[in-house]
Amino acid sequence: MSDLPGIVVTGVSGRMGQMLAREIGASDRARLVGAVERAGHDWIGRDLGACMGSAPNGVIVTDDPLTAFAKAQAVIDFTAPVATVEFAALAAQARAVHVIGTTGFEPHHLEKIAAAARHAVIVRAGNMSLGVNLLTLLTKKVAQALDADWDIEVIEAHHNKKVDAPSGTALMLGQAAADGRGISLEDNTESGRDGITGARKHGAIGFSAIRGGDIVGEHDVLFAGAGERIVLRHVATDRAIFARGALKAALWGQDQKPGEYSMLDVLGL
Ligand SMILES: NC(=O)C1=CN([C@@H]2O[C@H](COP(=O)(O)OP(=O)(O)OC[C@H]3O[C@@H](n4cnc5c(N)ncnc54)[C@H](OP(=O)(O)O)[C@@H]3O)[C@@H](O)[C@H]2O)C=CC1
Ligand SMILES: O=C(O)C1=N[C@H](C(=O)O)C[C@H](O)C1
Repeated sequence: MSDLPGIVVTGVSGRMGQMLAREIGASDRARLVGAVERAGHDWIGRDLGACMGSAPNGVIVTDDPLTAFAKAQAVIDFTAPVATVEFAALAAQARAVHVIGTTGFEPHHLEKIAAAARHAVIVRAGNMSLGVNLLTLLTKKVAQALDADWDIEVIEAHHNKKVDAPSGTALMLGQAAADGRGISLEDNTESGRDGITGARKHGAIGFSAIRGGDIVGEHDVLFAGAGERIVLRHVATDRAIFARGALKAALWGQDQKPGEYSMLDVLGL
């Protein structure tokens, strides 16, 4: 019996779920011990490797998250807000580290996640990549250096299956810009322009979303001044960057006290 940390992946048939299962399966630092899908999914009761079109790996897909979590040290969850809130309570009950990559939360979801984090380690980030987390620090620094005459706009592009906007990453970048400028993001957001919008509000942080094709994820932070512009950009070309970050977070979380952490904590940035 290996003493490597055992990890369960939720939403395992999804784009990120399958990427995570492959990343953990190939890792020499963790074991894939469970795979969860929703009740009624046609993968339930079948071997995960076979479902993904690879060699059988002995992991049987289940619709019983608590039983799966109870046998694991960590749960990696890239699903949807309603599911993630439920998984947060169950992972806390099982005392498993919960790594949350899901985006699109509303305040009432975040309250429930914070409640679960009183009992267990939760790492949550709208983007698990090293590059984007570094970009948040650069964004904060540039916003700190410029006054409100520089318009800040976060422009994001994603594939045509994405259901939430602005993206979790765009919100992280917007928050970093607001922190740098010393203002509240909530009170200074401008998004969804259409029709006769009136002039741009002075000092606002704007969000623009593009959806199309198979774009993995692209984010620009535009600082537009009079006569010049600065653009900070991150381009993701492979979802493996998110899976690697999530696995790192699951391992890092093993040594932490209960609480809610970010990827900046994991990466020591
Ligand atoms: N933080 C990060 O670095 C990243 C975050 N993401 C985020 O991860 C999430 C998933 O993205 P992606 O993999 O592309 O999406 P997919 O739609 O491909 O996968 C989502 C998976 O979650 C399952 N799921 C959805 N709702 C529920 C539910 N209520 N109960 C149980 N299972 C559920 C889906 O099952 P079913 O098909 O049956 O609905 C599916 O298997 C999104 O929020 C996305 O923004 C994505 C990439 C990176
Ligand atoms: O849904 C996606 O695909 C992605 N979601 C995350 C987000 O909302 O920012 C991260 C990444 O951009 C891919």
